[in-house]
Amino acid sequence: MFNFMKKKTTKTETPQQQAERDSAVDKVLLGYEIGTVSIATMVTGLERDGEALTLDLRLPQDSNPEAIQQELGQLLHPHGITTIHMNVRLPAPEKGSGSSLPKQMPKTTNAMESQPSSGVNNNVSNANNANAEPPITKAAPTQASLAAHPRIRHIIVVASGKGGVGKSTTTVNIALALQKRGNRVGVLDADIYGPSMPTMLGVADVKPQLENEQFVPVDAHGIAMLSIGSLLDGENTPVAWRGPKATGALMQLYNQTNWPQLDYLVIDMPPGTGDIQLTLAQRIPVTGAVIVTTPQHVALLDAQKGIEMFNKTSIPVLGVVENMALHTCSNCNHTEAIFGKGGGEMIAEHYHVPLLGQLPLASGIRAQVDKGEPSVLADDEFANYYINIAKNIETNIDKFAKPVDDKRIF
Ligand SMILES: Nc1ncnc2c1ncn2[C@@H]1O[C@H](COP(=O)(O)OP(=O)(O)OP(=O)(O)O)[C@@H](O)[C@H]1O
Repeated sequence: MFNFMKKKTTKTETPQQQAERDSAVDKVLLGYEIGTVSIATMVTGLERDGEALTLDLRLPQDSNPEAIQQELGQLLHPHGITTIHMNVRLPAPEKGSGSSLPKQMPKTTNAMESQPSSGVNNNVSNANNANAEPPITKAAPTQASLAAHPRIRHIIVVASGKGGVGKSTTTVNIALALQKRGNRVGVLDADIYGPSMPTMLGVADVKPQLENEQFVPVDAHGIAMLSIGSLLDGENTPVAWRGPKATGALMQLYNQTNWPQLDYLVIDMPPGTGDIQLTLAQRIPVTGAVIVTTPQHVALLDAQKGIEMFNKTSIPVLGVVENMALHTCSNCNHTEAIFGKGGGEMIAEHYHVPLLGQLPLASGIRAQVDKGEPSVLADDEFANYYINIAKNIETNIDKFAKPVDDKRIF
């Protein structure tokens, strides 16, 4: 028997141990399925403090949180996790069906320490609770019914489950790499929380013009670029743009713009998998999605939610880019996987999507985007990483759409 009563220790972990333990937790969560769905896609929050793991979960109605907690405990114990706190959310039961769950659940969440073998002792909320969430009633995916844009051959969305993983840096370099490979490329910066394309492409001071009530994209090194940032003025903070207003504005940028003939329109999505992302995924005819993640375990779990969202909306996932995969010390040249190992590979394998590339964590990459001359434009030592990702995208994408042949942009 496992002894989950063991007291939490506060031993400090080396970065290597920390990465290995996080990575082991990810693997267990990825591999643990409820029905045929990985529990990783049901995780809404995750925190590890040494040997204690706190999981916020949104489980299906008929699941058994107690059994899940016990089974996860057994799977995670060999990896040094001795305590699991679970906060569980269940959808509201259908009218008249009643619920087998107790009405009042105890506030405490430390099931492993308090009652290892009897009673549901995680924190469960459902329709009996003021925090209950209604069952998800999203409309069915509509990608198949969307008309293709008359001048755009492929639309690629670059997404990440969470912010700060390097999605915009990757987007801008992939766009430039696709262009370098002879494609006509446009970029739509849809990241309402932090539009950065104009700065990264060195055109922050250039405002898009209006012609016959249509936006004319800014010419940034031959890339046709339009950013939601251009629509934000002093009074319109990104916060004010959340929700339907943001999706409306983004749809306007897509529809009411005089996009030139393009081989690729690359869209830098807002981070996350909320309503804005879902609406865009349902209303823009997307050829495929690229998911950017870091090997850090929370980022990986969020990336999985991204993949699930695209699967639900019938958008092919072209692949995963693992950013900040390795760090090479500029003093001693020692290379270390400071955020954990093999996470991108693990997700790619699990979801049967390609790993498009792994990028190093390098101050040079940051310095170049900061000065508006990304690595591919500067043709520095990191450019080839992005060119290879662009090659991989081109190889994959032709399965999903038909070619057009006009070769001019501006
Ligand atoms: N491979 C890398 N090596 C070093 N720094 C990087 C790398 N990728 C991104 N960065 C830096 O990390 C920071 C966050 O990157 P970026 O803005 O691209 O992330 P993001 O996921 O788009 O963030 P947000 O969610 O805010 O839109 C930036 O300062 C960027 O320069």
